[in-house]
Amino acid sequence: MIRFEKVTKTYPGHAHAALDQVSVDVDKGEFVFLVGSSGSGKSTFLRLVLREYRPTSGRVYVAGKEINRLASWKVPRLRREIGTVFQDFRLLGNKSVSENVAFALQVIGRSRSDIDKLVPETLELVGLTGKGDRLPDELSGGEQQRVAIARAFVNRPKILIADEPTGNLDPTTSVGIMKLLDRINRTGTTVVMATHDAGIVDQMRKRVIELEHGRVVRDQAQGVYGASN
Ligand SMILES: Nc1ncnc2c1ncn2[C@@H]1O[C@H](COP(=O)(O)OP(=O)(O)OP(=O)(O)O)[C@@H](O)[C@H]1O
Repeated sequence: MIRFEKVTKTYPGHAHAALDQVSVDVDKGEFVFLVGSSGSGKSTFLRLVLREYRPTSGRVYVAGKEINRLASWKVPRLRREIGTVFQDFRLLGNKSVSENVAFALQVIGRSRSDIDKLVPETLELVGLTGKGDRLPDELSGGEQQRVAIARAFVNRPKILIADEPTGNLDPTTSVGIMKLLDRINRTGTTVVMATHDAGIVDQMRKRVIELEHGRVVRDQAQGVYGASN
């Protein structure tokens, strides 16, 4: 589903590569944690999957296509296959919960009847039934992240990318969010999550890819956050 072949990304004006000869294969339906200290290259990895950047060298394949060569007009179609969730939720503050989720479908031209069906279905999936009319700032942080996940998943993307999704949440709330991501993963969606949350990684026992100075230093099935073994 995601394949990196000797991918190097050097930002302009930087001497060191943010990613250095990274080769990784993520299969359909996998759940992968991307770990590593600040600046190790996790966000750069995720942004290359989204084609926010092109690699300096090497190849990135997403859903069978080499995306470096993708024409710019095809990038929005690629991004429809990928849901994204961030630490800071990124909800539209003047829109209700339902409108935030519906908006993701409106911008890609889905019909009113699809929207009327999918939005309540997805709000139920994330445990927000009955909260559709609230505004984001009337919700807790955990609930806001559930809205963000609903918005990311409402179009049933092949891949869900999560960059520190529990970074602003307390441990108990984080566990709830991880259960939700796990449930989404079980529907067949590939999940790649960058995190510093050792407790979560140790608890979930999923594949762990560790980056250090832009290099993969560990790729472990059912891994833990810290030391390799
Ligand atoms: N847009 C950018 N322009 C220039 N340099 C960047 C840019 N984004 C990241 N970098 C640099 O690339 C390196 C990797 O950064 P990246 O954000 O990928 O790391 P990270 O592992 O996601 O860090 P964190 O855990 O703090 O989010 C760092 O040295 C960073 O300063």
